Parts: sequence; C-alpha cells; structure tokens
Amino acid sequence: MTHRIAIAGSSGRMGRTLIEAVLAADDCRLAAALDQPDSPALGQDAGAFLGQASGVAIGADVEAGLTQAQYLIDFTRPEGTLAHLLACRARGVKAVIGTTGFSEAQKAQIAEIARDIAIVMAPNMSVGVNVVLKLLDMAARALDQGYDIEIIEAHHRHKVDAPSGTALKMGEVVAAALGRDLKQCAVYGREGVTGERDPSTIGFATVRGGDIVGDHTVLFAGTGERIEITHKSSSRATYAQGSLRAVRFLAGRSTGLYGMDDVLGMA
Ligand SMILES: NC(=O)C1=CN([C@@H]2O[C@H](COP(=O)(O)OP(=O)(O)OC[C@H]3O[C@@H](n4cnc5c(N)ncnc54)[C@H](OP(=O)(O)O)[C@@H]3O)[C@@H](O)[C@H]2O)C=CC1
Ligand SMILES: O=C(O)C1=N[C@H](C(=O)O)C[C@H](O)C1
Repeated sequence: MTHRIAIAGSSGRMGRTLIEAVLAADDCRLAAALDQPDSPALGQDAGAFLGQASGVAIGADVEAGLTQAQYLIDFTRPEGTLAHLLACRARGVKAVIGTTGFSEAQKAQIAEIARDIAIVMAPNMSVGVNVVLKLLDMAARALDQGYDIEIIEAHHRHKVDAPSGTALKMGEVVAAALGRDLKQCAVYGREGVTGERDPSTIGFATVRGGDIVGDHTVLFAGTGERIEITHKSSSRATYAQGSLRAVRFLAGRSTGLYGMDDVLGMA
C-alpha cells in the first residue's frame, strides 16, 4: 500500500526532515509540499535541498495540495495547523499533527474536527519519549511521598514555545499519576524571594540555546537521593519516523483523535 502524503511547513526544520523521510520510504509518496505564501521556496522542487528531484514543487495553495493527498503531516504553528485541518476535513484527508503550543480552546477545536477525520496528535513522535512517559507514570506512583518534582527541558535557539509540548505532557502524566491537576500545581520558572518550595507543586525550567535538538529531564528530588529520568534527542529523524508510523496507523482509521501511545500500542 502506498501512502500519499502532503507536508506542511516544508521548508521548516521538521518539514525538511519529513520530506527526506517520505522520499526514502518505500511505502510513502510525496503528494504535496506546502509553505507560506511569502516563502522564497515556492516553486522549487521539494527535494532540492537534498540535491534530489522529487517531482513535487513547493506550493502555498493548501486546497490544491490536498487534492492528491490521503494524509497531511503538519509541524508548523498552531494557527497554521488549525487552518490546514479545516481544509483536511473538507477533503477527507487524515492528519498527523506534531505542532506544539496549542491553547485549550485550540485543542478542543482539534478534538471536534477529529469527529470527522482521523488525527494523530502528539507533542513528541519519538518512540523513546513515549516510553519515558510510561516510565514517568510508574516512577511518580512509586515516589508519591517525599519527592519534589521538577521538569527541565532544553531546546535550540529558534524554538518559539515554552515549556516544550513534551515537558508539558510529562507534567500532565506525572500530575495524573499523583492525582493532581497540572493547571493547579505547575510552577513555571522562579525569581526573587519565592519562599520555600511547596511540595505539591511541579516545577518547570526552560533552557534555550544553539542547536540543541531536544533534551528533557524529570527530577524526583528526595532526602538523601535523586532520581533523574532523561531523554535526549540527537536527530529530528526520530520524530519523522514516528510521524510515518502514525500515517500507517491512520490507514486503518476513518475518524478519531489518537496519540502516539495508540500508534505504538502502549495506550
Ligand atoms: N511532535 C514532535 O515530535 C515535534 C514537534 N515539533 C514542533 O513542530 C513545530 C515546528 O517546528 P520546527 O520545524 O522546528 O519549526 P520551523 O520554524 O523550522 O518550521 C515551521 C514551518 O511552518 C511554517 N509556518 C509557520 N507558521 C505557519 C502558518 N501560520 N501557516 C503555515 N505554515 C506556517 C514555517 O514557515 P515560515 O518559515 O515561512 O514561517 C516553517 O516552514 C513546532 O511547534 C515544534 O514544537 C518539533 C519537533 C518534533
Ligand atoms: O521545537 C522543537 O524542536 C521540538 N518540539 C517538541 C516539543 O515542544 O516538545 C518536541 C521536541 O522536543 C522538539
């Protein structure tokens, strides 16, 4: 079976990584490569950055791009993803969403669109991070008394949202395991005279710099010991391969909102 895939944000860091992965996959075909209307890449072959002719020119017309596609993979920005999803719904195109930084209202809109088309959405498509999420659930349940929980993430200088979608997901998993609501217990950075640490909080710290692909650590700090669960990405290819696994998973679904735990059989 060949999966015909459109890529949104095709000149972005993830867009390019995804194009490379699609062109290399025997069971996938690049159906369209989309960019913003002011992109200097419009009209270029989508494989040009690889020195490869894909036969697909980068375009800005989403409706036209989706006519040839069964799936859209979207790693852009929340407002772009939502506009693309409306076009997907109109054409019955399934979607894999890697974009992070959605508001609660935007997430509700995506859930509503998923009543009509099948969508996989995850803040991190790597297998490793999704295994870590399971480890965190186990660790938080076992360390539910006497351990302060802090989530530290580091990303490249170009990242626009903080904390990362992955860090927030890690916080949600830990909070749920402890019967807490992350919205009530999250502390995002500290400055000045903060007072002693409230043990019911989950702290977040963000680092931005250079070309760091993505590092996440969850620290359980007790008295006399510390447990650190860390994941480090060294290549965006892991996110792209996870996205293609999500496409293959969607082949058998017509509607619904799924996560990478569903794709990986870990739900
Ligand atoms: N789920 C996962 O596994 C991962 C998720 N991500 C997330 O993916 C997203 C993209 O990351 P990254 O590739 O590094 O970002 P980049 O900035 O490199 O790429 C974003 C692309 O989207 C385009 N874009 C921006 N705004 C819009 C819009 N409103 N409509 C259409 N296209 C738009 C950009 O075009 P232009 O340059 O012209 O603005 C660019 O081509 C982020 O939210 C990031 O957090 C990243 C890695 C892994
Ligand atoms: O912007 C990135 O680069 C990444 N974003 C995702 C996030 O916000 O969690 C996933 C990964 O960490 C890389």
